[in-house]
Amino acid sequence: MDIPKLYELYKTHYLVTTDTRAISQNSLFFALKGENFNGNNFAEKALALGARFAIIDEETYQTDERMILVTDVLQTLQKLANYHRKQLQLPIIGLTGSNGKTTSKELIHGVLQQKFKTVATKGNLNNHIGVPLTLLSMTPDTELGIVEMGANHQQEIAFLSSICEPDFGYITNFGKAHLEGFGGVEGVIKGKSELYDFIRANHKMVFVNPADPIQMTKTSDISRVLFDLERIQYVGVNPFIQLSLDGQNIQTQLMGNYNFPNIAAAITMGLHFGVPTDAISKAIEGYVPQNNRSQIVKTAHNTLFLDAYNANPSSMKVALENFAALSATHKTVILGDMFELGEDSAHEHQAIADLAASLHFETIFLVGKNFHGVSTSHLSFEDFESLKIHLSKHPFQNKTILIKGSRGMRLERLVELL
Ligand SMILES: CC(=O)N[C@H]1[C@@H](OP(=O)(O)OP(=O)(O)OC[C@H]2O[C@@H](n3ccc(=O)[nH]c3=O)[C@H](O)[C@@H]2O)O[C@H](CO)[C@@H](O)[C@@H]1O[C@H](C)C(=O)N[C@@H](C)C(=O)N[C@H](CCC(=O)N[C@@H](CCC[C@@H](N)C(=O)O)C(=O)O)C(=O)O
Ligand SMILES: Nc1ncnc2c1ncn2[C@@H]1O[C@H](COP(=O)(O)OP(=O)(O)OP(=O)(O)O)[C@@H](O)[C@H]1O
Ligand SMILES: C[C@@H](N)C(=O)N[C@H](C)C(=O)O
Repeated sequence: MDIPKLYELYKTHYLVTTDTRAISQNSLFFALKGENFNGNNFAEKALALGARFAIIDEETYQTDERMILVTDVLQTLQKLANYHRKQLQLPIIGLTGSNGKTTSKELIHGVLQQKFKTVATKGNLNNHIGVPLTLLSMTPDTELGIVEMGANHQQEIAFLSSICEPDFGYITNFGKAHLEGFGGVEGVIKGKSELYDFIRANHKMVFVNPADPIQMTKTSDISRVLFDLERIQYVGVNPFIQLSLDGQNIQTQLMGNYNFPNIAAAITMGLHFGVPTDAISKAIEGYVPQNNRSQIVKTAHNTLFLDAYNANPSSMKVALENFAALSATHKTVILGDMFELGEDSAHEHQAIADLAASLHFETIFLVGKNFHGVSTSHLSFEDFESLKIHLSKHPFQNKTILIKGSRGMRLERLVELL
């Protein structure tokens, strides 16, 4: 079946699912193949559970006339998403960057939905499957789309941009994330800049933080809207960020001064699209981070700055510096390994251990194989279990503790131990 015909089926309900564990009635089920399962196996079940059609790519599974055989289900999903995007008469903002994509996206969504019917990426479903699903969740009612794009290698942002065809682009920053797949920092800059390449080639527009020299250089030949840092001013952290918009105070629920550009981006887009300033402030003040992203957790014994969602050398550095600048007593840091750094891994772990040591925290704990290999006078643990045993014998009391590590370290497991 060709894409326009499939589109006619999709258009009756504008619903797509890929998972029988969460089927929407009347949806089109796309039988993806993954690391654990062959989605073709679930096509029958999807129909039984209420999907209208199942898109499959293995003939042996074609047991029902509502099964549509295509050459490649994933490619079909991506092509359908792009076809849909072309029909949608609405502006789409595409954003990427090394750090702060999801936080920025949530803030932008919060601000723009004050005026428009917006659809934004759910959570961080930002890859070659998540981006098509985000586009296909937009309907003719949608007035504005916000699409987060993630990548860990070259040409990925170019591909995602070609599917989502953004009218506006925003890159949060270039950092030392996924160095292995991108081939070092220069590779990150090149790979993330594929969004700028798309915007430039298609004569669209970007939003840019004027305080970020490299973004300024990379966008010098693109039509751009700069953050107005006269109107949007950083005030301080207490530990949550305070800022002002046109002289009016905004008290956020976001800790970490590194979140200031994320907020400024959302305000800039709100101003650009004509959202009233009081509605912008309300949206920013109402946003509460989720999923262990820069959250403050008070346990019976300690105060935790829980930043265990992910980590890389750039976000570790700003998190440590922000924590060091806070006024709190008995400051302690527990840092977990940073992944996907390739040949830079040993050097980057050493640099972070050295930085932590220079910031005069009361206690520093390092955990994971990579940190265990660095030269340090601080306690390091080869794995989570060893740290757990240590903490059970020497529990922390009355500390303010920064917890940060890569997703795979799952340092949120510390909450119940602290
Ligand atoms: C394919 C798929 O969507 N898988 C999801 C599924 O995984 P599961 O463990 O079930 O196994 P399979 O993948 O093998 O399943 C194949 C299909 O079978 C379906 N199925 C399975 C069992 C069943 O009973 N019924 C079924 O219908 C199944 O639904 C599959 O369609 O479920 C998991 C749990 O919900 C999902 O986690 C899994 O999702 C995969 C990982 C996925 O890619 N999902 C996208 C929607 C997505 O966007 N995920 C984001 C990725 C965020 C991220 O890490 N971004 C990076 C950059 C990414 C670079 C890119 N190159 C990459 O590697 O992805 C960044 O730095 O920002 C997310 O996970 O949050
Ligand atoms: N502007 C920023 N600069 C540096 N670090 C940041 C910035 N914004 C957020 N972070 C750090 O990144 C963590 C994850 O934030 P967020 O999920 O928004 O980023 P992301 O780019 O979407 O990550 P991922 O690609 O893994 O989904 C935060 O908890 C914080 O530690
Ligand atoms: C969670 C994933 N998008 C990510 O940021 N990975 C890095 C390597 C991490 O786990 O911290």
